[in-house]
Amino acid sequence: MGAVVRTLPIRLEGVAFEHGATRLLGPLDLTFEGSQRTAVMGPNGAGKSLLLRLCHGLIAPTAGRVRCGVAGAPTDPRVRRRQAMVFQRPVMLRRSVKANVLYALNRRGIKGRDARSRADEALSMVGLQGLESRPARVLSGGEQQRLALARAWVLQPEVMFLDEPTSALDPQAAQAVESTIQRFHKRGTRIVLTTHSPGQARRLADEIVFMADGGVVERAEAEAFLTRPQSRQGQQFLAGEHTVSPAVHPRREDRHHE
Ligand SMILES: Nc1ncnc2c1ncn2[C@@H]1O[C@H](COP(=O)(O)OP(=O)(O)OP(=O)(O)O)[C@@H](O)[C@H]1O
Repeated sequence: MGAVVRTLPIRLEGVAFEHGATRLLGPLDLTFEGSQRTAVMGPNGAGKSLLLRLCHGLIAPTAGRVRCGVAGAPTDPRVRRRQAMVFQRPVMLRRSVKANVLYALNRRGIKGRDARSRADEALSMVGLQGLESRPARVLSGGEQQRLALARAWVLQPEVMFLDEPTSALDPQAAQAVESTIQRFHKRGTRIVLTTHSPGQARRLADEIVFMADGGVVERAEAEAFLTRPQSRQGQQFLAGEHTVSPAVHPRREDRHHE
């Protein structure tokens, strides 16, 4: 097997993503390193999810490249296994809560007593102890999201990408998910999440990457961005004015602003 491969730093070098003739993202240069928590913010269609999916190797850039650690591409299985990604609406296996976590471990070759104790630890990290034998699909939305987090964390990722992890949840369930993310961070997992909520960004992030129109417009310490955004787009976004990516939607608002 050799030494443990690191996935950090993750470097995007001249990365662009195009669909047909439309450039949806980039070209951009961006690095994720260290142990900071990053919130990627920006209006709908800004390219936040695309950015995460490129970093996680779920899609390939149409120009430029993503480099992870020293080993290379995010599609390299040694790199991939050091990362995890959790989506807004997780898909659960038609099995018990614990079996969902064990399945993730078994696929990595971790079985038996070791797997069971790791699964128990992960379930208690997310506050699902006591629900181990319940069918995963009958859990509430918030519990399912915490199970998805347990399944991801149990594999001890160096980096966790979270794409709008609480946007489908009520405030109480969202708070439980936020606490879980905080616990993962305290245990050493690098967090990169997308969110539309300034409050959530303030609670969960050290820095903000603010995107609009498929590019990074600002990158700043969280409090600085949330109180004093430097760009016009950042100011409009935080003021609740909707800017929509021109690559995707016609810019109707411009007529009113000019
Ligand atoms: N694989 C793809 N092929 C073609 N178009 C895509 C693909 N993935 C995303 N897009 C488009 O690229 C644009 C950016 O999408 P993305 O999901 O990254 O935005 P976002 O910033 O996450 O938005 P939201 O806040 O609404 O989730 C969207 O208009 C989307 O429809």
